[in-house]
Formats: sequence, C-alpha cells, structure tokens
Amino acid sequence: MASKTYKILHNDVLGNYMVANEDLKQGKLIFKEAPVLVGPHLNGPARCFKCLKTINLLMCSFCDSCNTALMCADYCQGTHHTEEECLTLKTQKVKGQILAENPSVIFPLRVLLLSIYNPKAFEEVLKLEPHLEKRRDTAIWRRHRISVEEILKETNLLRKEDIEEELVQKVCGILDVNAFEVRPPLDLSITNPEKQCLRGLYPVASIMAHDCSANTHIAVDDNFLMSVYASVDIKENETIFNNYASVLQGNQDRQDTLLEGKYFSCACKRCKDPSELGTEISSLICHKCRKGLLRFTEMEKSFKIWQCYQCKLCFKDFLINLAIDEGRRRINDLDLTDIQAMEKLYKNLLLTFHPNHYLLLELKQNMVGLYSKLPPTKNNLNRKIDLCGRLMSVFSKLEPGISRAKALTMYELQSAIVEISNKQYREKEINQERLILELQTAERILKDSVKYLLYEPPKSPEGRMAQLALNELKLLRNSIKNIQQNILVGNNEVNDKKAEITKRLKDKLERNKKKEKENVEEKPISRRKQKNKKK
Ligand SMILES: C[S@@+](CC[C@H](N)C(=O)[O-])C[C@H]1O[C@@H](n2cnc3c(N)ncnc32)[C@H](O)[C@@H]1O
Repeated sequence: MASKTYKILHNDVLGNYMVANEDLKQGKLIFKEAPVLVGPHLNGPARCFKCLKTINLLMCSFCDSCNTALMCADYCQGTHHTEEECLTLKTQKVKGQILAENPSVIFPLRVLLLSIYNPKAFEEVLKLEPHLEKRRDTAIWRRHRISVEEILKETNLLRKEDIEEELVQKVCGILDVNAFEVRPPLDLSITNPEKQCLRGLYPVASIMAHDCSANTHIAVDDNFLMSVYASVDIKENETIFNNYASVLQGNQDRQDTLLEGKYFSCACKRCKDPSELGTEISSLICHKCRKGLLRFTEMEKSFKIWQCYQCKLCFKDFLINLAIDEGRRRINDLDLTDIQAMEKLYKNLLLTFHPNHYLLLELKQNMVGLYSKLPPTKNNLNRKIDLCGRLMSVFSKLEPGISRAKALTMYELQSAIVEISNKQYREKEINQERLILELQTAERILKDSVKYLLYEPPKSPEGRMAQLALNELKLLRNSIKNIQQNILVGNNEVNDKKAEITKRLKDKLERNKKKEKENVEEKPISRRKQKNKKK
C-alpha cells in the first residue's frame, strides 16, 4: 500500500507502520479515507443501522426489506444500511429483536456480513492486527465469547462456518485494537464528545503507529470521511504517528489504556520523560519536603516508583493512585455551575498536585467554560485570561502545531482579551493606543485559532466555530482599523490646531517685529525733535 505522501513499512516493534514518502509541510493533507464500516461500541446502546443514532428500543422498528436491521423510524433517511447488507441479512432470516436485545453483537455481525457480500473488503479488514494470542482466554476473550459468539451461534445469525470461535474473536480483536472513536452525526456537544462515540473501521488510518505527542491532526466529517493532516512539518521517512490516547491523560492512565486496549507499552519521548516534556502533567507535590515534585521514575516489577527530585523520597504507585482517586472523586462531586466551589477546590488541590497536573488542567478547562458564561466583570475576565494562558502553555508542549485543544482555548483567550480591553477603554483606564495594542494581540491569537479550526469539517461543532471565529476576526480587524482611523483623524485635528496656533504666533511675531522696526525708525526723529525743542 503506497501513495505519494506515505508508505507502509514493517518492523518487529511496531508491526506495520506508516512513514512519510516525502517532506510533508504542516497542514498537508496526508490522506482521506472513508470507513469500511461504522458501528456502536461494545458496551454502547443499540443504534439505527441507517443513520447510526441511538435507538429507543421501545419505539424502534425494523427494516421493511430484511426485517432484521434496527431502524430509529420507518422513514429514516440514513445511508449506512447498504442494499448488499440488507440482502445478506434477508437471506439469514433472523429476527431483528435479537439484535435489539443484544446490541454488542451488532458491529461484529456487520463486519462478518462483509465476508458474504464484500469479500475483498473483508480480506482487507482481516489484515489488521487482532492481537489474538495476547487476548486468548483473557477476560475480554471470555466476554466476547458470551456476548458475541454465543449469541451469534444461538440465534443462527450467520452460517456455521462464519462463526467459528477463532474468527469471531479475531473480528472482535480487530475492532478493539484498530477502530477509531468517531462522533455520531448531529451531535453538537463539544464538551463531552466521548460520551456518545461510535467506532469506525479505517484500514489505512489504523496502520499509523502511536505516539503520545503525535504529528498528525485527524478530522472526521458528518459522513465519517476521515482526513489526516500533518500537524507539524514531517520529514521524508519520518514515522507518521497518531495519538491513540487523550492529550490530557497522565502517564499512568495512558500506559494503562495502551497496555489494556492496544497491548503495548509506550516508550515515546513523552512517556520516557518524567516531567512529560516539561509540563509536569503527572507530577504531585512532595508531602515531605513540600518543595520538590514527585515524578514517576522507573518500573519495578509490576509497579511504578515515584520519587521527589528534591528530597529523593520514594513512593509506590498505589499511594499516588490513592491521591489521584481522591482528587478525581472531588472533581466529579463538584457543582460545575458554582465558580466559588471550583476555585476553592482548585486552591485545595494545589497542595497535592502540580498546577499542570491533568486533574487540575481538566478543572481549569471547566472553569474557563464557566467564566465564559458568568458576568464579564474585570475579575472574571482576568481570571479567564490567566487560566487560558496556563492551558496554552501545556498544550503548546504536548500538541505542537495544529491542535483542536489549542484552537478552542485560543478562541476563549482572545474573546476575554477583547472584552476586557474594551471595558478598560470605556472606563478610561487605557488610551486608544493601548487599546489597539491589546486588540492586535487578540487578533493574532484569533487568527491562529481560525487557522487551526479551519481543518475541522464545516458541519462539526468546531467547524461551525471556525465560521463564527472567522466572522469575529473580520469584525475585530475592522474595529482596529476604525480606532486607528479615529486616532489619525484626531491627530490631524490636533495637527490642524497646532498649525493654526503656530500661524497665529508667527503672525504675532511678524507684527511685533514690524512694530519694533517702525519704532526704531521713528525714535531718531523724535530725539532730533526733542533736541530741536530744547534749542
Ligand atoms: C492500530 S494497530 C497499528 C497497526 C499495526 N501495527 C499492524 O501491524 O497492523 C495498533 C498496534 O500497533 C502496534 N503499535 C502501534 N504503536 C506502537 C508503539 N508506539 N509502540 C509499540 N507498538 C505499537 C501495537 O501492536 C498496537 O496494538
């Protein structure tokens, strides 16, 4: 598999992986890919075969033709239940009710159906890594046996030869190791996109190896078409990486996710650096010396050792995990509409965690969201600017280049700068020149935010935000121009006045000079006159 932008190589550590076939500039589209299939999560709710929206099982209907595929409504216009799939299901003569009662079988079943109506696509899917040996007889294997394999067998959902244990487990393994989380269409929530995620199978994209600080930016549109861009410049022959974990996950969480779900220990630059690229995103404050930071140092048998770099005290990871669990519990218990409670908890957690610890970053993101809704007092705006700045400094290190998290934070940051500087100008705390400087700073930030947001599909929440941000950028530029013109007009008026005053002074001076001259000419005559008088 090769294209102009990438090629596929193989080594013992990564298996198949993708490298750049040429120098790729930041923002370069590396490839686009449509999914082979999209389906629900193993534990996710049942979804309409046509539009993939969550189904209310009490009110669902079944496809008129195959009588098996679940539908959200008779009139659903979705396109994801293809004619071939429909015909194949029809020949299986199974009751759709079985799928409604066992939503875990839906996605593996749809993959297995491919073997009947699209063997070529099925063959491509089977080339993906299932990690069969690492999964054999583990908890996940047993779970798939009960929730997928046995249901398929009991209900005669497929021909006997299609549901051999090995094949079903392979398909489940391929889905777990390779599928991408994708957002359902029309889901406009940016705050918790994971909540209602679907899984999509993208055989090319899934070849990208993992790095906790990836060099790609992935955008999926409402038809699940995936676009993969270079998020930074990538040199020819450099590996093209995707981040399988979330950027704000700490070291331990990431390692657990990757080991449990993808069957490898990550040894990327970020994972090997106890400060996590200088961010301290996993560091805690040492409870003994209260000066140093506790960072993970090394694995010892099955647990990690954490050490204070100042007083050298060591902790086993279960103690660190206790502190993290307690912090997590307190954040989960928070009322996310109560800014005072959030600020109080933030201060409190600073006694245990580094300010950039991922728990505090999560809290900061929630606080920025809430400050955006609170009355725009100077205090609120200043705090929002401060929090956005802190978030930005972490994102810039962990996600250099094109980054969704950075773009959203930059948008919030510039809006607070615009609001506070206009307020300060209205209240005569700053003059027009200073106002322009502040607005120009906001303009630069908004321009970068727009630059990154424009990589998002237009109908996604971030894509809509890109259009909003673009309009705001135009307005901001206009208002800067207007103020500059005001200053120019003001300066011209001042200059005119100055010129008038100078002219008047000059005239006066001329007049005085003239008078003096006249006096000088007059004086000798008068003296002579006086002399004559005396005579
Ligand atoms: C989505 S697949 C990627 C394609 C896979 N390498 C293949 O040959 O089909 C994920 C698997 O690739 C391997 N992998 C990806 N990134 C890795 C990394 N940074 N270190 C070690 N293994 C990695 C792991 O085996 C992982 O389970």
